[in-house]
Amino acid sequence: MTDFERTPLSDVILVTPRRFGDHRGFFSESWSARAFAEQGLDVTFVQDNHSLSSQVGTVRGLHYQSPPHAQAKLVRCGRGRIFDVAVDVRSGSATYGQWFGVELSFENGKQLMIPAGFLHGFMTLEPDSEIIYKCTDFYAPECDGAVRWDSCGIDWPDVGIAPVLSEKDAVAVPLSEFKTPF
Ligand SMILES: Cc1cn([C@H]2C[C@H](O)[C@@H](COP(=O)(O)OP(=O)(O)O[C@H]3O[C@H](C)C(=O)[C@H](O)[C@H]3O)O2)c(=O)[nH]c1=O
Repeated sequence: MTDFERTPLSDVILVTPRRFGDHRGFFSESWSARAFAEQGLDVTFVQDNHSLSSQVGTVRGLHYQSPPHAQAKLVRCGRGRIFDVAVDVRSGSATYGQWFGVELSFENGKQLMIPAGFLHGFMTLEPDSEIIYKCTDFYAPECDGAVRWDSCGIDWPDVGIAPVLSEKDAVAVPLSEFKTPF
């Protein structure tokens, strides 16, 4: 029913729920605790987020929440297309500072499972792209943090314009100066 594909970053998993198509369109179980448990993935989500980015080339990230409110996330694209990225910032990890990116879109129905201890961000590849994602802890602004989107060696797609950034993201610390809380 749901395909789970490991990535070069341990615990970052590409999840693709099966779509049942018919003359009306399709049906898909977009989240199933049973499917995750069958993979040995014990995860409890407590908050769903939904954001719309109107312009192509919008970059949101690279974000994290520090302990005690670190969040694992399951990200999907409900409309449009994004390039979604996770960066490993777990102390002592053999892949510290390494990133994994993948195109998530309404069309491909793929989702990215990102554990706590990773930075998360994305770039929109189409206007009016929406992401919907599940989090394992509630929003804790006092634990909210950001690392510069262009400081991790990520091969962002070239969408032909300068990125659209929030004020917070425009002044985020580079990875080289980041002191990981994980
Ligand atoms: C994240 C969050 C934000 N907010 C409020 C705080 C601000 O007034 C407003 C916009 O927040 P922000 O600019 O941080 O939104 P994004 O830039 O989309 O941030 C998110 O983008 C990257 C991709 C992520 O993975 C994180 O979930 C999150 O950091 O929503 C809330 O009320 N609850 C929340 O959980």
